[in-house]
Amino acid sequence: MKIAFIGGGNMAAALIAGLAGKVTPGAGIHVVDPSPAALEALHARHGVTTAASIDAAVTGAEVIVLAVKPQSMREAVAPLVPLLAGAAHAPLVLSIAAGIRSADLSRWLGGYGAIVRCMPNTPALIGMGISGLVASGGVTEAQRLAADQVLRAVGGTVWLDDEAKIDAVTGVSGSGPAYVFYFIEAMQQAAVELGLTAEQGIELARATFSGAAELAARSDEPVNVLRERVTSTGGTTYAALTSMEESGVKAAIVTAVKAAAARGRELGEQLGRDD
Ligand SMILES: NC(=O)C1=CN([C@@H]2O[C@H](COP(=O)(O)OP(=O)(O)OC[C@H]3O[C@@H](n4cnc5c(N)ncnc54)[C@H](OP(=O)(O)O)[C@@H]3O)[C@@H](O)[C@H]2O)C=CC1
Ligand SMILES: O=C(O)[C@@H]1CCC=N1
Repeated sequence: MKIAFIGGGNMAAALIAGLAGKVTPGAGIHVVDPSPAALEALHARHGVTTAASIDAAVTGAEVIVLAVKPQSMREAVAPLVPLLAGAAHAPLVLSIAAGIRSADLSRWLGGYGAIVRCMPNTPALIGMGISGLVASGGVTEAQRLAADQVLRAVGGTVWLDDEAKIDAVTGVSGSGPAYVFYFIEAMQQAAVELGLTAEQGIELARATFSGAAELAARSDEPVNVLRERVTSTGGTTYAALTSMEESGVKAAIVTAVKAAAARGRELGEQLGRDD
């Protein structure tokens, strides 16, 4: 499978790391980005071909991944319009941008219909991503399978029946790695304030997260049961969880995830409104 990326930044690099040599050889991936340094790094690491602007190699691909910032999308895809109109075959356009609605993207692409909207996350870099996907009406079964194959190379996939739900995926798992890193940072800070070194704190916090996450993934029991098993009444965990409840930590997390989802929806509305 030939895959082209428009945008070679953080998320494209994470996806390419999982795809190169797995779904396609590095040379089967073509990356377009204005930054020579970004292109050189991707070429050196994975053997991808590169270009500073959209060229025929892009529409020669079966899948075109749109991986620019939402605010850059409309301008970035404009050069694709004549190329898609004249393409010998219809490539799948796979957008990973937060917020951008398929209908707006289709309009910016001159009415192009083969669009899958997707929300991956950065653990894709180590093959442990999770992506939500939704297909537009013009997507064939083969294209849907191609999208699934691309995202499965870097983790799991969850297909949605309604595009409005992808903002929820953005709030939970697209932005989610940042919440986990934030929690790890807070645990490390507590460790240091309790007298451990920064190195000891990060080692303990990281291993606790990866161990607990793996236990939750492998266990047949629900996470609340796993949590209760750590928590003896009147014990140390009970003291911590009671403190969290009193501080409204769970409610704050729910509010924060909803804020991310709302920002995704707002971005889509703002950026789709301008024509
Ligand atoms: N980072 C994440 O965790 C996730 C991001 N996403 C989505 O992925 C998309 C990319 O995000 P991210 O990788 O973090 O952003 P980055 O800024 O790291 O990457 C975007 C890249 O696109 C380049 N670019 C800008 N304009 C063009 C253009 N016209 N043609 C080609 N390339 C261009 C930028 O170059 P320059 O910097 O020189 O402008 C930059 O290298 C966003 O839409 C985001 O919503 C989705 C899920 C998770
Ligand atoms: O913060 C952002 O806008 C992007 C989308 C999901 C994760 N990062």
